[in-house]
Order: sequence, then C-alpha cells, then structure tokens
Amino acid sequence: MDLDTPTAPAPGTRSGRPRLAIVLLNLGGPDAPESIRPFLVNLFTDPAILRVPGFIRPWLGRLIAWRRTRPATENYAILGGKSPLLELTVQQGEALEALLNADGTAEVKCFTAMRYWHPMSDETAAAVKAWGPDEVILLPLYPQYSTTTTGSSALAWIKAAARARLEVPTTTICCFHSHPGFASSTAAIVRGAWDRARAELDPAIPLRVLFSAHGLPESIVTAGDPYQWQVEQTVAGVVARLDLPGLDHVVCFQSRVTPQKWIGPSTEDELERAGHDKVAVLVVPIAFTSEHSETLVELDVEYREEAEKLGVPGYFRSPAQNSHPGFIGALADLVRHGRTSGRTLCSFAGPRQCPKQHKDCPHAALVAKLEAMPGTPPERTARARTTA
Ligand SMILES: C=CC1=C(C)c2cc3[nH]c(cc4nc(cc5[nH]c(cc1n2)c(C)c5CCC(=O)O)C(CCC(=O)O)=C4C)c(C)c3C=C
Ligand SMILES: [Fe+2]
Ligand SMILES: [Fe+2]
Repeated sequence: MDLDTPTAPAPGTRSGRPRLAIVLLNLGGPDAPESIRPFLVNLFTDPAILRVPGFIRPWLGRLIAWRRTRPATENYAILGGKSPLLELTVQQGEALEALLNADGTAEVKCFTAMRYWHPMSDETAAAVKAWGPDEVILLPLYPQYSTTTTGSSALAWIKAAARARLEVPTTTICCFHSHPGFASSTAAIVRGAWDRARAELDPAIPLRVLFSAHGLPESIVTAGDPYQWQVEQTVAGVVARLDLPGLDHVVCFQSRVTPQKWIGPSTEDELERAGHDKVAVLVVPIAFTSEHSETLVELDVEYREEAEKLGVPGYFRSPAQNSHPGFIGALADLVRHGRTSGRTLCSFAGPRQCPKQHKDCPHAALVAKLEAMPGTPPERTARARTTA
C-alpha cells in the first residue's frame, strides 16, 4: 500500500471536514385526519401560545383544540386530510444540504424539528446525536421572530437537546426579516405573480398588493413580541425591490383563531375595502416560507370566495418561497454567516435588529440573563447590549 497517497474516506466514515447539522425549525402539521386533534392539543397547550396560568392551560387548551378540530378537519380535508408542510420542509432541507455541501467547508446534513407534530424535537435531537455533528445551526423557516413560533421552537429544541445529552456548539439564527437575499428572492416571486396578474386583468382595473401575514393576539405584541415590526420590515424590503413605483399595497393579518383581539387590519377587512374601491388584489403570503393550509385553503379557497362575494374585480395569489433557488441561496447565506459569527444567537445581520421597545426579542433576554448573573461586571452587560 502506498502510504503517501491520500485515500478517500470509505462510505459511512468521516470525510475529514467538520460535520454540520442544520436543524430546520418549523410548525408541523397533521399527517392524517386522526392526528388533527392531538396536533391542535400540542399547539393550544404550548405556554407560548396560550398565556394563561399553568394549572388552567391543559384544560383550556384541550377545550379550544376540541372546538377547533371540526373547522381544521374541513380545511385539511381539502388537502387530502393532511398538511403538506413536512414534505415541503424536507425538500427545502435537501436543496440547502446540496448547496452547502458544494462549498466543501463542512459535511452538511439537514434535519427537521417540528413544533407540534412529528418529527418533533426529541426525535430529531436523538437523530442529530446519532449522526455525531461537530456543530449545530438552528434555522427557523419563519423569516420574522415571534415568541409563538421561533421562540417556542428554539426553547423546545434546547430542552430536547439537553434530554438527548447533545452537547455540541450551537448557533441559533433568530430571524431574517430583511436579509437582502431573502427580500430579493421574495420580490422576484412576487414580481412574477404581479406580471401574470396584470397580463390577465383588464388594464383599466387597478391592482393592489395585500401582504398577508399570519396574525397574533394583540396582547402578545403589546407584551413585547417583535413579530409585527419585523413583518413591516420585510414588506418594506420587498417593495423596495419590486421596481413598481407608486405601488398600492398594504400589510394585513389573517388566520384569527381565538376570540381575543388580534392585530390588524385583517385580510378580510382589506378584501372588503378592495371591493368597495373596485380594485383587484394580489395576495402575498409574507410570514411563512412554504405552502400550507392557510395559503392553500384560507387564501386560495375561502378568501377567494369572499372576494367574489364582495365584488373584488380580480383575485390573484403569489406563491410561497418553497424551494425557490434564490430563497435556498438566502438560507445558505444565513448558515454561512451563523457559522462564522461565533455567536450562540445571531440575527441575519449579526447583532440585535429590533428596537428596544420589542423586549421579547431574544437578544434582550440574553442581556437580561447576563444582568441577572451574580457578579457580572457592568461593562460586560454594556458590551452585550451593543453586540447582542
Ligand atoms: C393562538 C393561536 C395561534 C397563534 C398565536 C399562531 C401563530 C402563528 N402561526 C403561524 C404559522 C402557522 N400556523 C398554522 C396553523 C395553525 N395555527 C393555529 C393557531 C395559532 N397560530 C392553529 C389553530 C393552526 C391549525 C390550523 C387551523 O386550525 O386552522 C400553520 C399551518 C400548518 C399546516 O397547515 O401545516 C402555520 C404555517 C405563524 C407564522 C404564527 C405567528 C407569527
Ligand atoms: Fe398558526
Ligand atoms: Fe430581534
């Protein structure tokens, strides 16, 4: 055997490059009609979603889930009784893995950790541990940070990783609301939809863009959740790249599922206004990066019917990002940035992005934790404040 000639590692052995596990964080959805109820129970008993005292939550959460089961079952029936979310997330992971492996700087494998249905964090943490990574990146598929989505998923992951004794340096990407690659790829998708809509529509009819994001109870935003502010940042970034001067557009919020007051204006109110103004609408889902029940049913079926009833003279919908190459490129860029940042928590641009009134920004929690540590020198917290 020639000892001077390097040999390729045998299949199944280490490549010599560090192993990087990317954990895609997503919401999850039922995989069969019988999983709709337990999926909803998981969702409504999450303390990040149902903010009532702990002793009431299991009861109230189950009651709300029970009441929601029928409408949710009707919605998922239109999609064949299940959510397409896992399949689409796995496709995004495969595309991202291929792109990053081509860099040659790490051996990359993507995993999926869903918050409310399988594969959930415990299963995924065990799989990640079995693979033996040197580094982990947590990458949410939510562009905007909310305590109810990325915050809840990251917390579930931290607990599951501890249970699995997965002790590997981990970087969490908290948000990418205004990442230039994300904004440009979204603008390219929206521009395509705009051009198709304009080609179909009578030139005399004006077209308004409704950027429709998943809503949140107003109390969660008032408490400090940065989501609404981040949604507005995304819309500004996308509009700036659309190259449509004077574009008539609005940010609105869909999918209200509880009786509390939710942030507005609601997408339904905006449809009513469009009917009144006699303008056609292009609805753009802006807070979630794959197709799911709320785009395929709520937007494509329910709101379309509503728009017709309200006399809206045209109804069009822009697709979600899914595995659009520009979007996957943006995800790859976020991972590269996270790896070299040396941070455990990292926004798309490194330091904290949210103005300080949004105190549920996870970077604020990091500073609070440092401040609470006995004997932390004041200059350390001051530094964390500026760089967190
Ligand atoms: C109080 C309830 C809810 C809050 C707050 C909430 C926040 C939130 N959700 C998403 C994205 C998705 N939610 C999805 C489904 C879904 N969400 C809720 C409730 C709240 N969401 C329910 C009850 C459901 C189940 C479906 C239904 O009953 O209609 C999904 C879809 C999953 C799928 O179809 O596969 C997504 C995506 C965001 C971005 C968000 C806050 C920022
Ligand atoms: Fe939701
Ligand atoms: Fe933030």
